[in-house]
Amino acid sequence: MTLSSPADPKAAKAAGPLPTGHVPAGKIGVMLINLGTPDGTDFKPMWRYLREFLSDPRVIELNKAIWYPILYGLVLTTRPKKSGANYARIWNRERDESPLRTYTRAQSEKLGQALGGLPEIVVDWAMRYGNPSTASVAQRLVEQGCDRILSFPLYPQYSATTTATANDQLFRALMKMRAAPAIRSVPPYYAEPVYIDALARSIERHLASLDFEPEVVITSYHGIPKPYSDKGDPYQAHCLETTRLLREKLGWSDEKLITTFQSRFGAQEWLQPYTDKTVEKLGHDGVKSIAIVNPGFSVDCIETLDEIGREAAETFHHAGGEKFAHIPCLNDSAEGMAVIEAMVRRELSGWV
Ligand SMILES: C=CC1=C(C)c2cc3[nH]c(cc4nc(cc5[nH]c(cc1n2)c(C)c5CCC(=O)O)C(CCC(=O)O)=C4C)c(C)c3C=C
Ligand SMILES: [Fe+2]
Ligand SMILES: [Fe+2]
Repeated sequence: MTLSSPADPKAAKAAGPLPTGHVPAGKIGVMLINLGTPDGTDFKPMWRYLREFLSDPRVIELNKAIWYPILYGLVLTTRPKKSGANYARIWNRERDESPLRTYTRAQSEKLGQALGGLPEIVVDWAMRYGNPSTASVAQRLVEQGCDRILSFPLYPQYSATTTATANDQLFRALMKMRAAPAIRSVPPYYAEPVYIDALARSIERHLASLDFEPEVVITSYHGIPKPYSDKGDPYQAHCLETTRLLREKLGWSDEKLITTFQSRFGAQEWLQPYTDKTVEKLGHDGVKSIAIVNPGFSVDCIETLDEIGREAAETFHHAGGEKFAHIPCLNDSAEGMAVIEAMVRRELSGWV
């Protein structure tokens, strides 16, 4: 076999014109990624959703040989019915979907409008678990000509159980692509002034609409198992910093704005203090009025609307409390969209 050198003019002529190296500029996808949600409240869709969620080794760190018999034999035989009944209470019947999906879509649509002046940008939204799947949305963006994707896991505070697994799933989708896009990921924004300002304004606006001034306001974050935190997940520190900055911004005392962790799952210890126990204790201690805000949830969902809006309210009233308010998440409000838009514009710099 003979190798023809580029210096050989005869061989170069026979090979035809060389490629020019010109590659048309691609589009840029912005992908909002939220946790995920079931497609329906019946047993089957609840089972599918919970199976995908609770099979994620970033979420349940137990050895599969130990966890799977518990998951399939116990959790997936009982929890779909119980959780399905909770989802049914908050279901968006007009669209036949969960609020988490409705709000995430609304955020994506509003972000698309806000970035409308940048023709190379395509905004879309996906779920880590369930639909629209991360893989299908990544594929759709690539098919629309995106050779760069900005991944935006919608969690202000980082946790391996949420932020990291959202990015894992995006890269898993890329593993199946020959021409995979470049990826950037929006970092956690737990201390960003735009986020703290948005929370403070939203809280002030909602408190002004109440007929009472709460004695205590609770910032309640989704918990994680304590061992995850002990092993280095910075989530707890991020939550505490958000509340500290919020307290500073609102000019409130340590006693007025407190931090708790909700939504325990399973038998092991989770981050403390627990929201339900704290709400009960406040009632027993004679506190008559409280408000709860969920800064760690970018949109209202089962954990805020049902666990806080219904369950925590009941717990407080049973413990002797009188006035209870649940402050909505930022959702697709003007304040909430200002946060998302600011983060996206900043992280796109250099690409646009
Ligand atoms: C070990 C289990 C779980 C960990 C760890 C966990 C972390 C975690 N989750 C969120 C945000 C959300 N979780 C939601 C629902 C939900 N979470 C778990 C379990 C763990 N979460 C379950 C089993 C469920 C399903 C509901 C139920 O059966 O009780 C939701 C709401 C989804 C919706 O459709 O409304 C959100 C949002 C965070 C931020 C987090 C760690 C920081
Ligand atoms: Fe959760
Ligand atoms: Fe819950």
